[in-house]
Amino acid sequence: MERIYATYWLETGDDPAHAAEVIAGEQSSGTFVALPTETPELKARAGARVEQLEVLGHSAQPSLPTPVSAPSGRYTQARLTLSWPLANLGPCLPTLMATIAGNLYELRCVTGLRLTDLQLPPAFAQAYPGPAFGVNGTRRLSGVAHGPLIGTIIKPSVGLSVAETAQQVQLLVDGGIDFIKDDELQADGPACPFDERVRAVMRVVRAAADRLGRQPMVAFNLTGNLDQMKRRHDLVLAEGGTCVMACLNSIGLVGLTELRRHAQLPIHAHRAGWGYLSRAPQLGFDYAPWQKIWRLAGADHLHVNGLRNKFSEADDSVMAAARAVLAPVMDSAPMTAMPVFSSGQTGLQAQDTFTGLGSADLIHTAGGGIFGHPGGVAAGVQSFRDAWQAAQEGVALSQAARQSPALAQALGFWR
Ligand SMILES: O=C(O)[C@H](O)COP(=O)(O)O
Ligand SMILES: [Mg+2]
Repeated sequence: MERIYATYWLETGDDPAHAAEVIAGEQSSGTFVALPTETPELKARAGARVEQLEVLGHSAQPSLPTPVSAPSGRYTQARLTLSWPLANLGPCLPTLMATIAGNLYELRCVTGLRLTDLQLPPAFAQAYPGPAFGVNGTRRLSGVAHGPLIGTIIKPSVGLSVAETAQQVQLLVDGGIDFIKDDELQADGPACPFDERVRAVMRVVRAAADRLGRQPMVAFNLTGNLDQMKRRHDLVLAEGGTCVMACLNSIGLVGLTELRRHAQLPIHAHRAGWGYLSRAPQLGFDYAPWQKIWRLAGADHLHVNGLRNKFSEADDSVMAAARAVLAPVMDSAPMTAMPVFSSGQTGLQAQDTFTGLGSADLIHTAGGGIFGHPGGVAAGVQSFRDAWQAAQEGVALSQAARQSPALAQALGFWR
């Protein structure tokens, strides 16, 4: 019978084998008291199973605040793999979330819990379509056959009017940008309404496409209610746009699933809020299992932070996240999406991003790193592109800067 496998880093003040059984019980057929109806036959059929439990170490203090201290003052860290029969939930992502990442985080015997791996049966790939465009579709629509998509976020994120936003887009396309996105803070506020923004920006983008023979991709942030997102998608499509963007933690799994069913354009997935799911190492999610769920639901581009970013994440974690996005969701259904490196990015990170990932199937977006260029927005785009060119050719930035005044100037302000 097909099963779902989830692996956790677990900490408990209890006997770890007992804690594992409590978690397995709570997340399947058991509860806090024995029930006559939970027969051995039912438990064998529907109970979650402890597949593996490996003790990693001990500590005197619990990682998470907990109302009951372990009598011994001893806490055990372990790697725990649980499995569930698919028959309990069927291939349903929202119920999967409640199963693998539901009440177990709250159990009293748990003083730390982090989901580190997830293996799903092929039924999920039959029930969910995955990304419709991924790397190849994104390259086709943006006209970037090789190398990274050189991208940006409109900055200031909020505060620009529709006309001012279109002016910035004009500067970006004049500079030769491949990819532009709204910030996650900019969706449909009265100060810069979505519909007007799309119409004004697309006028600029269509004119640029006529001139360039390829159309820069613009990810319009349509985050909102289901009917709003569908209607906004249709407007972007009607205006000739080639991408829409949504904030995953805001719209939820149902939001993305429904948007994907409706969409005819790539979906750029922003992970704003990822910090509350991941920043405490003893709680929440690793990125690898988390992003799998969103790829199944249909994300084409997934934010992975960036090297030497403005946030708190370490570089090895960023690279692991990007590799996870390019790795197959499962052998029978690769569902490859495109990693988006973003957050405090400049051309200084190009070389390490390229060699670290071992691939240029990525979008690299620099907001401040482009808009802050002292020579202006077009010079900002040029310097970022020249840095990437140097990275791909294995040329040092200082050397490449001799042929590129924009890059030379950028090296004075990038940090
Ligand atoms: O949404 C994003 O990706 C960030 O706003 C990145 O902006 P920055 O390049 O200015 O850090
Ligand atoms: Mg942002």
